[in-house]
Amino acid sequence: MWGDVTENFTKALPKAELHAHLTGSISPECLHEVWKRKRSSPAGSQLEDPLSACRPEAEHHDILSFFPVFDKYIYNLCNDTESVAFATEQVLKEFEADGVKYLELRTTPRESLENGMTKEVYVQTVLDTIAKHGKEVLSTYLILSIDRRNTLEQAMETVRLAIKYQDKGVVGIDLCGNPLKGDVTTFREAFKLAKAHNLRLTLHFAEVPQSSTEVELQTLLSYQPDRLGHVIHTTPAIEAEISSRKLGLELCLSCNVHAKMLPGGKREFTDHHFANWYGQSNAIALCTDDVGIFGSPISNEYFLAAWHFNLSRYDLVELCRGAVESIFGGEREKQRLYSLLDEFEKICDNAEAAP
Ligand SMILES: CNc1ncnc2c1ncn2[C@@H]1O[C@H](COP(=O)(O)O)[C@@H](O)[C@H]1O
Repeated sequence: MWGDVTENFTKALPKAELHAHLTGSISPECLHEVWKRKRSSPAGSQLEDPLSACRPEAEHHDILSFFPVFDKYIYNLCNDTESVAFATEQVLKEFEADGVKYLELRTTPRESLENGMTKEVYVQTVLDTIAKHGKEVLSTYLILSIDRRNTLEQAMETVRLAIKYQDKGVVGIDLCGNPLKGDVTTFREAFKLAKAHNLRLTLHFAEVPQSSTEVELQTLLSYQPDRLGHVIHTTPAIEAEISSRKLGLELCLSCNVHAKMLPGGKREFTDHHFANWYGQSNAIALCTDDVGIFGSPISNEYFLAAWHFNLSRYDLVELCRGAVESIFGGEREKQRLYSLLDEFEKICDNAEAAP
């Protein structure tokens, strides 16, 4: 009844983005601007132009080449409050221009002491930039990430920062980072503290076979997460547990396909496990993960889902409604998003006004 899914339609769709790493969401063009400003300094002159360093022409990054882009490159470029604020503002503008109405941005607190940036100053800078951007069109909250390489003390520091800045828009804690590193049992106390302070929990889950042992996945589930990211290398027993708990799922089509994360080296979008979860009772949020690296904005993720899994305009609106169930931002934000989706649906009913 509503016609074909077009890119205009998926852009206009009022979307919630729930799994976007701040540093991974910075576009190469924005990094290029930061690089141009810094080129004259001795440190800046050592760095390659981000237009070639971050999005290699020939191939997408895979899960092995991916993490060093942050450690060896972007963190050395965006290493002071000025560049963090500038990049954050650009990221917010780009999500807003892509029709995102609700954003949970996540980031790992980091320091650059030679530039006067402590982890707390980093978090304050991101939060101030979010506050300055305003909430009229795009409502943004922050999730603080614990890196799998962290010690318990570092993880506790992140949780303490999250607690301290809860009233400024920090809504949760994430566990992320190279899935080949670290031991997830390290963080039990940190997650317990977060939960005790009503912070919500989202965990990167079953990203690669090595991080998907029964023991690791059961350990992660024992932390009582509210949502899980990626959820690729699971077993029927784990899936049954995820279903019975109705955990929200953050699924990242382009990231998983381009970074070659699907089981057995499968490379087609139609092989993505979105197909298995779609239509079940878990809330699914399509997410970009790192739009700056994988180059696929969230409107394109919805377009790809429609294209590869044969979803109609109506199905996409329903998918967006489903994602709202699992947001961390509270009841008022949920109602705001449901109203936006209702209004959008009415516009779609009027064939001449429809996007
Ligand atoms: C396959 N996708 C992924 N899996 C696991 N961790 C990921 C990720 N994509 C990004 N990160 C994590 O987010 C950091 C960058 O953003 P922030 O500096 O925190 O804003 C990366 O260093 C990595 O730890």
